[in-house]
Amino acid sequence: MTKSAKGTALVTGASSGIGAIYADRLARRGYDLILVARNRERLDGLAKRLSTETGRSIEIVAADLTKRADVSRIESILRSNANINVLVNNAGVGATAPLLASDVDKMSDMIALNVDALMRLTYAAVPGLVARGGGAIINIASVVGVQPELLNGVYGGSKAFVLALTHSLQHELKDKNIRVQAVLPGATATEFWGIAGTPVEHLPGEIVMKAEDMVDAALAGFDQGEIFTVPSLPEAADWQAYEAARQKLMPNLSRSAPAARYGVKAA
Ligand SMILES: NC(=O)C1=CN([C@@H]2O[C@H](COP(=O)(O)OP(=O)(O)OC[C@H]3O[C@@H](n4cnc5c(N)ncnc54)[C@H](OP(=O)(O)O)[C@@H]3O)[C@@H](O)[C@H]2O)C=CC1
Ligand SMILES: N[C@@H](C=O)C(=O)O
Repeated sequence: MTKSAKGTALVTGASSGIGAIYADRLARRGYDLILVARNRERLDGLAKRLSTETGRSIEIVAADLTKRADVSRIESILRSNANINVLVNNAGVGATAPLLASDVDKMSDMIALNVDALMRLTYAAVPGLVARGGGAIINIASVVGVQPELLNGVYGGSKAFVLALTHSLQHELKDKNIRVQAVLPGATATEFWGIAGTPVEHLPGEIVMKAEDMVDAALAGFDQGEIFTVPSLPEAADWQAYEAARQKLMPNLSRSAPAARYGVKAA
């Protein structure tokens, strides 16, 4: 099998849901794939199907991204495989319970996966992308990154981290031909919900998107050059207004004196 001229995409959390659909769509766009998740059997089934249907080279790597040794193995692949030009940071878990009903150790595991692993894989991938003159990082965030009141607060915080990191990556890498995108799905019909503690069937149907539609919209947003893609948001202008409000704060976020409205006489 010849190497793809498009390059290789490494997709985390590819054994089900959103990650499996990214794998499908990227293979059909001509990318070779490295698929990462814990469930080897599922990865193997997907890899066999996609390589038969698309002719692409598909490698699988079973790894638990809450375990530092497993994360290190994926970091090594990202550092050493010069064909990799796309990283899809998708693996993640959530929770729907509030603080008073949550197990704090589970919160730490969530941060290990949603925050620490995503950060380490990004840090492993970016130097090679820069050295090779370009590539893309796609981070699967969530609408809870801007609406943490919706589900468990640590889950919201983990996705706010992804949004902040994406802002910073975009700022740091914009002159290096590296595309950075954060995707903010709303409720999407995957196994996520059962694992998070609320079966998806318990949600009102009108707020739940099919995972295929979510990924296709996210990839359309990528093709349109978006940095932040909210697949369900009808008006792009609404996100632009949100971003403009953030930018408007910037000149006053760090000053030598407290604002007059606090009535503090500067020492
Ligand atoms: N579904 C939704 O409503 C929304 C989902 N998202 C985000 O989308 C992303 C994908 O979730 P989704 O597809 O919905 O859910 P799924 O549960 O279907 O997929 C999660 C994926 O992450 C993998 N994963 C989970 N834990 C680990 C781990 N410890 N190590 C490695 N891989 C792991 C799972 O594979 P395995 O079990 O084989 O390890 C699976 O492939 C997540 O980041 C989620 O936060 C964002 C907004 C909405
Ligand atoms: N379902 C999403 C929010 O609606 C999420 O899981 O982040």
